[in-house]
Amino acid sequence: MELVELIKSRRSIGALDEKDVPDEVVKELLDIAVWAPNHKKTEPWKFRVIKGEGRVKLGEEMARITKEKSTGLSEEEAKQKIEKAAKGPLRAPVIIALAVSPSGKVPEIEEIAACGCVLQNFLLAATEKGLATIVRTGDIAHEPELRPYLKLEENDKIIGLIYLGYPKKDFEIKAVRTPAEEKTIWFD
Ligand SMILES: Cc1cc2nc3c(=O)[nH]c(=O)nc-3n(C[C@H](O)[C@H](O)[C@H](O)COP(=O)(O)O)c2cc1C
Repeated sequence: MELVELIKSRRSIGALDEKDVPDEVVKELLDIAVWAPNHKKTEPWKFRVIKGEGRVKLGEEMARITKEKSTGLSEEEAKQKIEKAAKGPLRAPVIIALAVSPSGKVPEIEEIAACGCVLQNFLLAATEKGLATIVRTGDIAHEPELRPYLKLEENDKIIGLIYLGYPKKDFEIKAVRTPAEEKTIWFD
């Protein structure tokens, strides 16, 4: 697919088939994603691939954290939130948690930007292969308690959870963007 068409046709697709994505494909996508610009070549990204039973365990951990944070909610509201958290990771055959691991060598915002480039590389490469993706965070991705479970360090931060799979059905999602001109000032 031509690059401009690829960029514009990538969509966040939540309805994913249960069919597994081969490990080799995931590895290939990650190896493409890392070809991202990064200041002082710090390569500040980390990946955690969660699949199979790993998704059930991640859901259990997310439910445990959600339960802890549910004080003040009614019993019914808390129950619903906890159940939703437990089921969340089952919405895709593979989830890739992308985290930034700040090196301290450059401002953190630059390393977050580099991880944004990695993210887009991954999404585009997946789209080109006919795979569907959606990045999800919600509140849970930013809970510090999730970091040790994913073997992340204290200073690491999750950029997003990439849900990866084959699209369940043909999709045509209408999308719009504000013309860049409306957000641009030129200095001649
Ligand atoms: C860092 C990040 C976090 C996101 N978190 C969520 C999320 O928690 N839930 C969700 O439905 N979509 C999430 N999205 C996807 C956006 O909703 C989606 O990109 C946006 O609606 C534009 O649609 P498009 O990706 O099809 O162009 C996230 C995207 C990014 C980049």
